Amino acid sequence: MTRPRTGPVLTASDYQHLARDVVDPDVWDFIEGGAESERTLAANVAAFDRVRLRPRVLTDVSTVDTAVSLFGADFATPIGVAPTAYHRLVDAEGEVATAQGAGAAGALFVVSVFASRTLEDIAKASPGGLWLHLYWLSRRDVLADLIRRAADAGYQALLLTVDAPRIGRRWRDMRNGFAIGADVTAVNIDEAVMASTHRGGTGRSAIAEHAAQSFDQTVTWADLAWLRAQTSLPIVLKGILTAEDAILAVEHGVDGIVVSNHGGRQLDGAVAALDALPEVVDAVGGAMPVLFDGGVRRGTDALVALALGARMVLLGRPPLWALAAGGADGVAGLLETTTGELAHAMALTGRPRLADLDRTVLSFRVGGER
Ligand SMILES: Cc1cc2nc3c(=O)[nH]c(=O)nc-3n(C[C@H](O)[C@H](O)[C@H](O)COP(=O)(O)O)c2cc1C
Ligand SMILES: CC(C)CC(=O)C(=O)O
Repeated sequence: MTRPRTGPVLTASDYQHLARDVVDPDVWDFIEGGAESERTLAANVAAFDRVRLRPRVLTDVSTVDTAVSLFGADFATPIGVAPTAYHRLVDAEGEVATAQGAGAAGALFVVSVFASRTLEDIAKASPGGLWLHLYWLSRRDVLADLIRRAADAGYQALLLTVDAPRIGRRWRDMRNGFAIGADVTAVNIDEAVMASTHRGGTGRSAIAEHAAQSFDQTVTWADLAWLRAQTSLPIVLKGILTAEDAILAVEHGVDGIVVSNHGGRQLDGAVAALDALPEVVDAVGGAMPVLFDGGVRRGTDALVALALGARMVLLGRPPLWALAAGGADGVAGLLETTTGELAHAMALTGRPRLADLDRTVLSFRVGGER
């Protein structure tokens, strides 16, 4: 994609190029990189390039409505912010700025358990809806405390990431000996639990080593009962890619799932997220909302995922680009731009309401389905 060095910022790609100039090279690799050969990372984006749209004409598109509600909360847009760790790596205000930007755009912001601002400060700054993301740490006392704090601070749901019992082999980070700088910390978790994230070394990623020490790799579906007993908040599982696991999620009474391969950062060679979406939506059969992330860069990409049955789509890397390039205003600008692109695509496909989006808008086969 071409981009101007100066001039109006029109696309997510423009934010990406602006960010590249201001972000430290090791942090840039951490953000942009994927696991191993980065095949799944590339496949996520390429999957959207295979799809073409079937526009309908002569429908009244004078009003296009992108509003959506989820677990009783209203959002102006079905495009939200996925959980990503350590926003202070790219902006001094970190997640506080992201929350301000997402809230200004009426978008959901899922706050990472590895946020670099406190849950309470983020909530105070946020005019919009927040969820808290969790990894299953071995220290259940730490998890229980986070869950209680999230409920007290007004977070609306918990999102448990289930595709990372250990962290993917991210060659860029390993080659860089990547570690989190001493000035950025996961302030919501005990410093003693997080200390090793600051200790890099040749051929090693400090965050991967930290996860190997602190994540509970024994967790199974049966353990979800413990989580359920801690909270009355909705529980959403992120990282589902198969019909089999979607059915287990329904059977275990979770409230929603996110079809995701973690932006290609976990299992290299995993199916492109878009290709997994139809089988998961079909398996769930409307029993709970299905969300989506991975490779969404434009409004038309969001439209495709929504047409395949996603209730909401989340962006991972683009909000970090926007945060680095323009702080809270950048995040708001990115979300408003992408939502504007979605609304435009809804008008030009003759589907002015989200409920009008179904698989008839797609002309190419995705994941074996139309
Ligand atoms: C820098 C970075 C940090 C991330 N941190 C987390 C995290 O803490 N927890 C999590 O579940 N996913 C994390 N993710 C994955 C995102 O939530 C999301 O699944 C992915 O980025 C979506 O793909 P996209 O970047 O193509 O939009 C992270 C992704 C990036 C790029
Ligand atoms: C700190 C990391 C474990 C966060 C993450 O999930 C990621 O980088 O993909």
